[in-house]
Amino acid sequence: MKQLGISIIGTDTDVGKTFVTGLLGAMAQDDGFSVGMVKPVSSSAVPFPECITMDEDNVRNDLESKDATYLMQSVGIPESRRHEVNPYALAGDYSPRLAAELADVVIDYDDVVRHTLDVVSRYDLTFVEGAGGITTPLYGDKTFTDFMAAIELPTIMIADGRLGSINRAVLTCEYAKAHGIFVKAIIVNDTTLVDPFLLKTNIEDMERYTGLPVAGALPPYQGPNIHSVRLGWGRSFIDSEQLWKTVLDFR
Ligand SMILES: Nc1ncnc2c1ncn2[C@@H]1O[C@H](COP(=O)(O)OP(=O)(O)OP(=O)(O)O)[C@@H](O)[C@H]1O
Ligand SMILES: C[C@H](N)[C@H](N)CCCCCC(=O)O
Ligand SMILES: [Mg+2]
Repeated sequence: MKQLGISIIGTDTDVGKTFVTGLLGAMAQDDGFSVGMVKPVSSSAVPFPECITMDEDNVRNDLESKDATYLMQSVGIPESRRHEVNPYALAGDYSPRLAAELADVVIDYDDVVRHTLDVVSRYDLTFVEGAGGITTPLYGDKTFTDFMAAIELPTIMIADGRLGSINRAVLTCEYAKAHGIFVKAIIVNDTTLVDPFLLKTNIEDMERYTGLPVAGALPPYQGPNIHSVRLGWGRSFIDSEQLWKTVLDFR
């Protein structure tokens, strides 16, 4: 099988890109794919509980990206491969660009692109999560729009379902298209229990005004933090086989 990748963008920060990416990774693995995960540059990183760890490339890790940890745990990637998943972990609830500037960290943007494509080449299916909304500053003049366009992967957009979500979805989608990012489907992730009528009509209007399918709508997850339970729950809202067909154009 050809090695494939999917990039994950969102209409904003905190819309659930990491939550949904973890779920999609678990589904892909359950469907028989070997799965890679990349969160190339992350802010909001926190100190590791055990001070300093070294990964298998002997890279010193003293900050932990919680997003990377969640993605790794969702598909069973060991701690020794943290650097593969997350080359740059930066402190502070800021854009990665600002977080890097504040920490005097130099991000090798070209290498981040190369690294991501290298990971994509090693697994059947690799998920690549950005940070925040699509134009979040990454480093220097580069934003996640530049990065997502550079890696040229089919893309899933995560949207919330609240009042205002039609506008956020259409703007993000149009901006992505205008910059050469191939958005193939939307997943609505409702973390707030939106009124069912509003949610249904928002989904219909997102499809109507973006021309893209909404491939699933997840309600707030309130179950236990058990992998198999969450996977079963996710499968009742997302048909993964159909999703891979829509996004990856195969079978
Ligand atoms: N369907 C859901 N049910 C319950 N909680 C959710 C759901 N989706 C997301 N969350 C929670 O909402 C918060 C924000 O989600 P998440 O971290 O995935 O957002 P994000 O889009 O990845 O943000 P960032 O831009 O920082 O990467 C997290 O605490 C996550 O666990
Ligand atoms: C820090 C947060 N958790 C995200 N990872 C980064 C969000 C950057 C938002 C930038 C912006 O659009 O204002
Ligand atoms: Mg995230």
